Amino acid sequence: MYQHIQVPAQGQPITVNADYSLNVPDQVIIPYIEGDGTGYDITPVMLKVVDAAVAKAYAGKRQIHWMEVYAGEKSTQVYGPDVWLPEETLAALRDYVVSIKGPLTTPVGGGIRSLNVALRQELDLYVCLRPVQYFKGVPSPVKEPEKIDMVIFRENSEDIYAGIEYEARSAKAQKLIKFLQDEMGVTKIRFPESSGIGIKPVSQEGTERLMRKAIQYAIDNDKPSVTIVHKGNIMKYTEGGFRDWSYGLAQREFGAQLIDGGPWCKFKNPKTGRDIVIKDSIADAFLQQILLRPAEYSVIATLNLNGDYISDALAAQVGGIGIAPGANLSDSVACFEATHGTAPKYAGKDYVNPGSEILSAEMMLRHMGWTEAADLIISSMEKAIQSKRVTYDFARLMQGAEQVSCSGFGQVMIEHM
Ligand SMILES: NC(=O)C1=CN([C@@H]2O[C@H](COP(=O)(O)OP(=O)(O)OC[C@H]3O[C@@H](n4cnc5c(N)ncnc54)[C@H](OP(=O)(O)O)[C@@H]3O)[C@@H](O)[C@H]2O)C=CC1
Ligand SMILES: O=C(O)CCC(=O)C(=O)O
Ligand SMILES: [Mg+2]
Repeated sequence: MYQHIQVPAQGQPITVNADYSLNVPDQVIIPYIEGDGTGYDITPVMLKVVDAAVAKAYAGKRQIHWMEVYAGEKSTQVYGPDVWLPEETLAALRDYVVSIKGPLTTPVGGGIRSLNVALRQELDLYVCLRPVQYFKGVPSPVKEPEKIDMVIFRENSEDIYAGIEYEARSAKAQKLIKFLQDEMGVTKIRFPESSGIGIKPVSQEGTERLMRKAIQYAIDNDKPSVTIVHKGNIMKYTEGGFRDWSYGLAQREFGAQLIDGGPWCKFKNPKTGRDIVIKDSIADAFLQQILLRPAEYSVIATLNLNGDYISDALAAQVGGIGIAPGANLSDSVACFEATHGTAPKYAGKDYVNPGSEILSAEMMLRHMGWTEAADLIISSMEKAIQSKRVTYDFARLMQGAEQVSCSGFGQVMIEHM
């Protein structure tokens, strides 16, 4: 039924129930995208480590049958020069419900728009979930990295990532600028002749569905607070709207009551009886607070661009984007991926840390309910780091470490299972 995707001879897809719970067969088919650049290095290592963890945890009773699907440069080799994100890739990711991908390259300036963003938008994967936690023994630039335990809920479908943007001096940019000047009374475009121009849509619906997930996560995982991070002092009706709609949802749907007249508010976690505080922070101040007082922040709900910046910054505080995992989620479909990109200078050198994609797979296994295999990945990652046989990014900051390759680190993890 597919043109180029080979469906494995064994295994079945995951299916979704009406309440969005998953039916995960023991012999399951999971699609994966290898990715560009260092995706070529890290994805095969991730597959090997996951297979080893599943084999160890379930002794053959459960198994993943991997199905390669294509995007990025590899897609242009398989489907033809201009096919970067084939329809059948999107169909497979949708039909098989749970998938994992390596990073995909986006050129700066001209050229194709981001395939990563396109994939999130096409499948309406509106939550970008990026947990940031410290692994003992990981070299960190901050004094007390163990105080960092945050989970970022980044809105993944709106904001300037919508790609409504026109090149300076193009007919469309000129037309839009003229409309703004003539019809909207705009006088503050400083250099109209040479301005590129972009539009930032942020909606109440988009904000509320993201905030609902963030609050539910805090309830399910007994977290003390959800912080709304925004730049609403400057962008009043987009980022400010995000803040106000988020507070409104917390009050309307979760019964949060104002603290000292607001805007902070709180409600009792229905599962534990403990308070969950809903608060907000302006993005620039937030970036210094996470360095100085990280223990005060737990679940973070934020817009697309802020979330992009914050997730790399926080990852650095716990040892770098070499071990920063993530997930893109809709109500039913999930596509897991690392926080980092294709690091082109290291591509094909068997050099970089495969940890982010392996930990993204760990999130995937947990999402599937395969917790024993997920736990094995966490414990073997901890033991591998503590054995100090690590990739270059950790080795350059650790005393007495032995530097191993990307595939070598995967092997060290497997030895520790
Ligand atoms: N979801 C996705 O697919 C993403 C794709 N991208 C795309 O990736 C391309 C490259 O982006 P760029 O800005 O260079 O960002 P990258 O995240 O690819 O790399 C930036 C730096 O992060 C470090 N790094 C990245 N990956 C690893 C790893 N696996 N192990 C250890 N360290 C790592 C390296 O640091 P050092 O130099 O110190 O060794 C690297 O130079 C762009 O086209 C961008 O659009 C970017 C982010 C996400
Ligand atoms: O799509 C890209 O190329 C970059 C995406 C990115 O930086 C991210 O998702 O964190
Ligand atoms: Mg990013």
